[in-house]
Order: sequence, then structure tokens, then C-alpha cells
Amino acid sequence: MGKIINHRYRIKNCLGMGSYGITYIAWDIVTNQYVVLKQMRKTKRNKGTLSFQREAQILKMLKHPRIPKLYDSFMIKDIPHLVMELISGKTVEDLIFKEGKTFTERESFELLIDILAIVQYMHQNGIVHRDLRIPNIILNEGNAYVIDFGLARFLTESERMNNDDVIEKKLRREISVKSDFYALGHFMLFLLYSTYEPTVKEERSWEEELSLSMEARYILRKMLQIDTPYEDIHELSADIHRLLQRWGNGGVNDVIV
Ligand SMILES: Nc1ncnc2c1ncn2[C@@H]1O[C@H](COP(=O)(O)OP(=O)(O)OP(=O)(O)O)[C@@H](O)[C@H]1O
Repeated sequence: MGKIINHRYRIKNCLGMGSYGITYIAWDIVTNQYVVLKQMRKTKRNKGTLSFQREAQILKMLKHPRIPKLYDSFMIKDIPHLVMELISGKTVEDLIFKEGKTFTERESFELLIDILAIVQYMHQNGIVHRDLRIPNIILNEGNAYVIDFGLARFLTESERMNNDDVIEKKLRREISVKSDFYALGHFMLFLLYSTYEPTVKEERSWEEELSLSMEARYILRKMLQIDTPYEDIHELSADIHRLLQRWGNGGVNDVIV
């Protein structure tokens, strides 16, 4: 730690080791601010370089206050590096599993609407994230931020699926807006399970374990593609708005329907 990269970024600490890269918090001595520096792992040279280039291209294109800005990208000895905005706050994963935060049905769907405003922006710009999981959503002062665009794709791209892949992987990785709704369906189950106290020993399905309103169950079944999936974000957000009206939808950030 303390090492300076590219004559500019002083490494402060390691945030994590992902599948393709190592992520650090660094101090930018030119702009005097903390940034996130992602360095590709040396062992991932071919696939990793492509993945880093795509992430840089996508982050450069997306200009949204709830998506990290790409500040810089460069190569050092054939190793790609990305420098991006440090998003303050805590991941939903840490909030639930480290801090014991709980989300009611209403709070869960209000958070979903907030996230969908960001997802709508991505989809309108032809991008699907494909990794909308609890460690990739940061909450700060009640606002949601989406990070980690390492698996994001242009909706015009195609990718061959392996026939041996389990159905869940196919639904998560499909290059279609539906894969983001599917991932967010699972994200919602994590929020909704945060208040769940088991009363019986054996595990049951989420529909049996969680006491949800009929409308919430209807939305989740479509997001999780148990029933006819949502084809676009407007259909999904219209259903959530109807559900939120039960409580009086005060002041949540809306997706423009
Ligand atoms: N822009 C950012 N602002 C704040 N924290 C970030 C940012 N980007 C990544 N992180 C954090 O850095 C850590 C490592 O992230 P990274 O995306 O490199 O790998 P990962 O999520 O652990 O693995 P993988 O990419 O394989 O899913 C995570 O804890 C993540 O929350």
C-alpha cells in the first residue's frame, strides 16, 4: 500500500478481488480525491482485457448521477487499469448481513423503484447490466447507486450460451432487459427475507415462506419468469406504482412511465 500507479494514483487499500480484477481505493494526487482503481489480474490476459475494455466503453457512455463516472483508463505493461468515481455508502449485502437491516414489503418496492430509474436509463442507452445483485447496489442517504459493470453488455451484442448452463445462469446472463428484471427479482427476495423468521424446520418456497400481498407476489412471479416475463421496464414500473398506491406513494423517485 502507498504505491503510486501511473505517477498519479496512490494506493490506499484493497477493496476486493473480483474474478477479473483487483479493486483498490486510491488517492488521486492531481484532483485530490479518493477514487476506485481497478487493475486486471495478470492471469486473465485475454478474456480480462476484453472485459476491461468493454466496462470502460460502457462506463464512459453512461452519464448518470447514480452510476460511477469513469475518470481514466490506461495500460501498464499490457495490464489494463480503470479509474472511476468512488461511491460512498454501504452495499445492500453489508446492510442486511453485517448490520441486520430489514426491509418491509413497502420499503423493498420503494427501493426497487429507485433502482429502476437507473436501470431505465441503462436500457434506454442500449445497455443491460446482468449483475444486479445485493453487493452491487450501494445505498447512501436513502439513494441507490449501481456499481460493477464488469458483466454489462450492449443489447445489440450476442453471446453464445453453453447448453450445460443451468437455467438460472441462462436467465441471469441472457442479453435482454429481462435478465435485469430476473436478477432484481432475486434482489427483492433478499430484501423481503430480511424480516423472515422461520417457524418450521423444513425449507419451503419463497411463496410459502414470505407473507406478501397478492400484488407483490404477482410482480415477483413475472420478474422471476415463473409467469409471463415483463418485456420492458414501463410494464414493471406500472405494476409497482399500483402496488405502492396502496400505501400512498409519497416522494419516491419515479421511473418516467
Ligand atoms: N465505484 C465504486 N465505488 C465504491 N465501491 C466500489 C466501486 N466499485 C467496486 N466497489 C467495491 O469494490 C469491491 C470489489 O469490487 P469488484 O467489482 O472489483 O469485485 P467483486 O464485486 O468483488 O467481484 P466480481 O467483479 O467478480 O463480481 C466490492 O466490495 C465493491 O463494493
